[in-house]
Amino acid sequence: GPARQLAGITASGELRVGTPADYKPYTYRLGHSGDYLGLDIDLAAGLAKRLGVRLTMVPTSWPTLLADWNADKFDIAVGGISITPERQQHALFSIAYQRDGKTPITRCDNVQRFQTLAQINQPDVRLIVNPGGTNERFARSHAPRAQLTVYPDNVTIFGQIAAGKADLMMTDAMETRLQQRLHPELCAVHPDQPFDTADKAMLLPRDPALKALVDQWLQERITSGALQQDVKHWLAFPWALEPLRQAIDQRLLLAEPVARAKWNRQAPIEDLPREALVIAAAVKQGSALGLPTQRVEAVFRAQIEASKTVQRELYQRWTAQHAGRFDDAPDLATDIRPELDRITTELLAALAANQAILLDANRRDEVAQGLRTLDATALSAAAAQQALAPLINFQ
Ligand SMILES: O=C(O)C(=O)C[C@]1(C(=O)O)C=C[C@@H](O)C=C1
Repeated sequence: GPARQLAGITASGELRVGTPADYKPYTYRLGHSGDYLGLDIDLAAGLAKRLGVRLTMVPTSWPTLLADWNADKFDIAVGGISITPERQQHALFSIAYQRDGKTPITRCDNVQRFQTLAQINQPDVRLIVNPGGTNERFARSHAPRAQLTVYPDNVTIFGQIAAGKADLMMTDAMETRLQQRLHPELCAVHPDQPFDTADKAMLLPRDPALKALVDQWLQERITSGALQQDVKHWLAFPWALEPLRQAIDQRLLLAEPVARAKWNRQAPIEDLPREALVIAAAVKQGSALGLPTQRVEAVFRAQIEASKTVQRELYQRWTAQHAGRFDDAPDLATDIRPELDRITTELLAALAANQAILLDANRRDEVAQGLRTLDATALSAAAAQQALAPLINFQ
C-alpha cells in the first residue's frame, strides 16, 4: 500500500486520490478538459476539505488498481470500488456508502431472456465484460458456459451491446440504471434485485486513525441524508451535455482576459474581420461533423455577442473606476485567440455529439437544466443567457 498515513497526508498538504475514471456515476474523466466528475469525486473533494488539504486526482485502472496502490501512486482510492477479500489483503476499507450488486443490462427486447443466471450461463449467450474488476470475476464464476468477450473500454462498452455486438453485460445496478438512461435501447434487467450484493467503500491505507476519521465523516453524510442527495444528483446528471456546457463556459470566461488585452491597447471591443474568421472556421469544421451551416452560425454568433456583452460591461466598469493599464494582461494574438480556436473545435464536437438531444422537443428541460449553470454567469448574467439562447430556446 501507500507509504503515507494521516499524519503524512496532512503534513504534505495534499491528498492523492487514485480513481479508474471510467465508471459513471461514481467516477468519470472528461476527455477534453481532463476534469474528474462523479459521486466519488465529490466524496474525495469533501474528504480533502475535511482534512484541510488540497485534492490531487491520480488516474488508475481496474486491472492496475492494486499494483498502482502498492506502488504508492496515491494515498486512497475511490470510484465505485467494491469491498473484496482480495483488496482487503492490501488495504483497509472505509464503511460502505452504497450497497450495490451485479445485474444484467441488455437491449430492451432481451429483458425476458436474461432474468436468471441459468438463462445467462448458456453457450449461445454472448456476454461482454470490462477486464480486471469484479465484473470480470462475476462473469467468469457465474456464467462460465457463456461466450465471453473481454472488452477493455468501459466507456464505449455499452455502445457494443446497443449495436448488437454482444447480448448483455453484468455490472453494478447503479451503473445499469444510469446507462439505460444514456442509451434508450438498453434496459437494466432487475436493478432492484441484483444477483449478489457488493458494498462500495473508499480504499484506505492501513492507518486506524485515518480510517476512524473517514468513517466518522462518511457516517455523518449518510445520517444527514447528504449522501443520498449526492447519489440522486449524479444519477440524474446530464453527462452527455457536460462537455458542451464547459466549452460554452470556458469561451465566455475568456472574454475577461480578452477585454484586459484590448483595454491596455485602448483597442475597440468589436473586431468584425476576426468575427468573420471565427464563424467561417466554425462553419467549415462543423460541416465536416455534419452540422448545418445555419446552426453553427447561430451558435457562434451568440457566443461572440455574449463575449462582447462581457467586454462592454468590463469597459464600462473600468472607465468609471478610471482604471489604468493592467500589468497582467495576456496577448490577444498569441495567448487568447489560439485558446478560443481550440474551444471552437471542442464546442463543435460537443454540439455534434448532442444533436439528437438538442433537437428533441421532449428533452428541452433536461437540456436547459444541463447547460444553465455557467461560471461565467458571475461575469455577466446577461451574457450567459445570450450564449445559451440558441441551445436552450432551440425550436
Ligand atoms: O478575439 C477577439 O478580439 C474577441 O474579442 C473575441 C471575439 C469572439 O468571441 O470570438 C469577440 C468579439 C470580437 O468582435 C471578435 C472576436
